[in-house]
Amino acid sequence: MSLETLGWGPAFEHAFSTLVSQSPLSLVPGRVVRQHRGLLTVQTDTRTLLARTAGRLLHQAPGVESLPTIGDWVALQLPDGDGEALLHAVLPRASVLARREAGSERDGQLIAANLDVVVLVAGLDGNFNPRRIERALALAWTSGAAPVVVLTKADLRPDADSLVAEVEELAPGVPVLALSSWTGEGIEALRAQLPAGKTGALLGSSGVGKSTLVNRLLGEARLVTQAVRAEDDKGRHTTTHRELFVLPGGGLLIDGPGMRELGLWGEDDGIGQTFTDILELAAGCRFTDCQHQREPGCAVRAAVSSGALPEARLASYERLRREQAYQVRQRSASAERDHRRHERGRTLMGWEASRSKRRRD
Ligand SMILES: Nc1nc2c(ncn2[C@@H]2O[C@H](COP(=O)(O)OP(=O)(O)OP(=O)(O)O)[C@@H](O)[C@H]2O)c(=O)[nH]1
Ligand SMILES: [Zn+2]
Repeated sequence: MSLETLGWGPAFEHAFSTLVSQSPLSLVPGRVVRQHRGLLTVQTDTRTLLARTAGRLLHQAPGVESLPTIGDWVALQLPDGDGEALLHAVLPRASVLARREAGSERDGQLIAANLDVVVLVAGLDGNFNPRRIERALALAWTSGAAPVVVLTKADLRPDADSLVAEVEELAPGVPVLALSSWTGEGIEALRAQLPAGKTGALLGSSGVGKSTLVNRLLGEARLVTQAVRAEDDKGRHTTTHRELFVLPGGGLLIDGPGMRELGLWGEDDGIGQTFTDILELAAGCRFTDCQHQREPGCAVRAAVSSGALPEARLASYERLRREQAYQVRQRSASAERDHRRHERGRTLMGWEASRSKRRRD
């Protein structure tokens, strides 16, 4: 499989050749195409192989965000025979999708790297939750990739079109598609969002139909993956690993376990990109620092009063902004603590060094 088929391009080529020119090792490029717990599978232009992260990379990584994840382009040292490859470096990412780790205030969890598209998947069978879609959109925009919203199981809802219109209101400028993996309706429209060499990742709760959708997009290939999955998941239907698929048509798509919690993580203004309507309104407020509470001449409040802006959407915007501000404060406080600990360590080591020097004298 050529690297271009996997989404390789000039920016990665450049980063890789710089790396190789500075390394005494003999390295080859590859993409992480499967992640199961700590195990990574990497695809190079000629081989698919298991890879272990080099100790140096593990120890020098300032945080989890520097470690390899699915979709990453990496530099590998190939094994002599069949064994594992050694993963020495992660090439700079074009984008990275991450969330706050469930149950943590400051730690992040990487979901996938080097995405062009984040496919937000919601099922039309369950309770339709606009606030959840707004949150997922903010997370997706923060990644640097462009979101697409997919509403699955359209065969269950004769009114799917009106729900599409409702989501379009929430997601200005974002493509919204209703589809059914059972009837095939809308499948080609989604495939068109993933042209050859472009990478997408599915993001949605467990049971919304992500794996069924991948199988439908794979078409003929699906029997093979089902056989693999059955063995892999030991009969369970829940996806436990992440995997990158090459679709007929050449698009690349990452499927992974469903996620209930989508805590914001990162500092980019994904919220601003999600609520462009509110930012546009805010430009008309009398005060540039208007908090849209009780200030006179507040254009945002005026839009709520006139019914042009749903109150719940404004509340959702404010909640997400507070959450992000809080999380950014938590992260910088903990970075500060790490820094102080590091400085203390240095002083101690310096003291030890001067003492042993004295002793030697
Ligand atoms: N009616 C209908 N049911 C669907 C459709 N797509 C998937 N389903 C059903 O929804 C259920 C969940 O589908 P999965 O594909 O396993 O869901 P998932 O999102 O991959 O779930 P996790 O692997 O747990 O994250 C299964 O029973 C599917 O048969 C659809 O288009 N229409
Ligand atoms: Zn205002």
